[in-house]
Amino acid sequence: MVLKLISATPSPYARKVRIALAEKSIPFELVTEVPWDGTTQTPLYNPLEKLPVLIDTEAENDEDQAVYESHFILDWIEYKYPAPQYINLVPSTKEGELFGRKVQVVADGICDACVLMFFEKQRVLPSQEWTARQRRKVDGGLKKLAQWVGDKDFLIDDRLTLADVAAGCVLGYLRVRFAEHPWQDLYPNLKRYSDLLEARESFRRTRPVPQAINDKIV
Ligand SMILES: N[C@@H](CCC(=O)N[C@@H](CS(=O)(=O)O)C(=O)NCC(=O)O)C(=O)O
Repeated sequence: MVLKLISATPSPYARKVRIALAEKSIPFELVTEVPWDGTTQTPLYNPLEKLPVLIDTEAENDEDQAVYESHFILDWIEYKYPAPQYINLVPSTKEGELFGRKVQVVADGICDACVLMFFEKQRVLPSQEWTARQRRKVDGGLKKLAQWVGDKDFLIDDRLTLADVAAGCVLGYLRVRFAEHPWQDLYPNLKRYSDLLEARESFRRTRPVPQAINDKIV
C-alpha cells in the first residue's frame, strides 16, 4: 500500500496522523497545502473539503482510496497496520480504549474552538460573545486534560497511545496558534507532559508552522 497524506503546516489534526505514521514506521508521501486556497486537492478526495486526507494510491476503487476525519484516519491506520507487526498505539484494555477516545474528543474539541476563534478574529466585526464562548471551551478542555494527565508521562498504559498523540498535538497547536494562552503557567504538569512528547522524534519532525493563506477564506 502506497500512502499519500494531504496535510497543512499548522494543522493539529494532520499532525496526529503524521505522528502516528512516524511512530509506526509507516512510509507515506506528504502533500502540504492550504485547504482554503483555490489550488487545494482536498475536495477531490473529501466531500467535506477538509484535510487531513490519507490516500491509498493503490486502492482498487475510488471509495477505498480516501480516508478522512483525523480520528477515523487513526482508527483506519491501526486497523490496516496492527500490532505486533507495527507498534500498537491503541490502549491495551477496552476501558483504556474508550478513555483514549474521550481524550481525543476533548483534544479535538479544543482545536475546533481555536479554529473558530481564529476565523472570528478575521471578521470585520468579531463577536466578543462568540469568542468568549470558544475561549471557555479551550479553558474547560485544558482543565480536563490537566486533571487526566496529573503527574503522568503518558495518559494510558504507561506508554504512548493515540490519547497522547491527540493531547500532545493540541498542546503543540496552542504553542503556535494561541501563544498568549497561559496554560503552561496554569498547568505546569501539562507543560512537563507536552515537553516530554515534543522531545520525541515523531513530534520534533512534525512541529506546527503557521501557513500563508493566499486566497480569501470563503
Ligand atoms: N474534524 C476534522 C477537522 C479538520 C479541519 O478542520 N481541517 C482544516 C485545516 S486545519 O485547521 O487542520 O489546518 C480544514 O481542512 N479546513 C477547511 C474547511 O473547513 O473547509 C479532523 O479531525 O480531521
